[in-house]
Amino acid sequence: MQLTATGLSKRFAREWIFRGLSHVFQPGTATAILGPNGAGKSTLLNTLSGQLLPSEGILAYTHQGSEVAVENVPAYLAYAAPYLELIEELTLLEMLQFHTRFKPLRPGITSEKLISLMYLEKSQHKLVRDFSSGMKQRLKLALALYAEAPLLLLDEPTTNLDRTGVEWYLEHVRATLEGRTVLVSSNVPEEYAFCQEQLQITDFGAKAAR
Ligand SMILES: Nc1ncnc2c1ncn2[C@@H]1O[C@H](COP(=O)(O)OP(=O)(O)OP(=O)(O)O)[C@@H](O)[C@H]1O
Repeated sequence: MQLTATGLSKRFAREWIFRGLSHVFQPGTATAILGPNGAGKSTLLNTLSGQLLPSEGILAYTHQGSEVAVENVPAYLAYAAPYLELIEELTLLEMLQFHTRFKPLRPGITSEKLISLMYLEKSQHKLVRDFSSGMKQRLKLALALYAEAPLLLLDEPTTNLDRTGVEWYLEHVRATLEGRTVLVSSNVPEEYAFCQEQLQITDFGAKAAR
């Protein structure tokens, strides 16, 4: 999916978070969205994915040559972020079976296969509520990485991951990048090292939190 931002700007009340951002996000390209805490990286991701309305500017989406209306973007989108909730009342297997009904996995990946890719076979009947924070993060990432979705947004992807988890993320993000438009919001160089492009949000008027 191609995203074309023209003069994109966002403000909350009287505070401009970013202003005049023009950029083309190309299919097959991973872009790191960089900037200090509070600069507006998550706000930009949520704006680019159509979940927040821009205050100014235009966003256009095309997929395989056809325009996509902003209200249809969720069908093309996979998103992992610390602030997105999992369904904690279900076991891992139940959660995957439910989630994949509306967000299918890529061909050849079943719920059982995903569990083995996450190395969580022993926890398949455990309630997600009882997962450690690192296990929950691995689950969020796996659901996004292995979703059949051409637009992949990763907000601070290695949050809560230990060394093994970071290596796992790096292996699986590289395995699932091809052909996708990928945006990674980050402060950690290792988690966006594979990105071909970088976008500093402070170049568009953003400021760090004080
Ligand atoms: N819904 C909202 N209403 C008002 N202000 C908001 C809202 N969401 C975010 N902000 C403000 O926008 C600014 C940017 O926040 P954002 O979460 O996008 O930054 P960030 O770069 O992702 O930060 P971090 O690296 O700490 O995750 C902050 O000042 C934040 O308080």
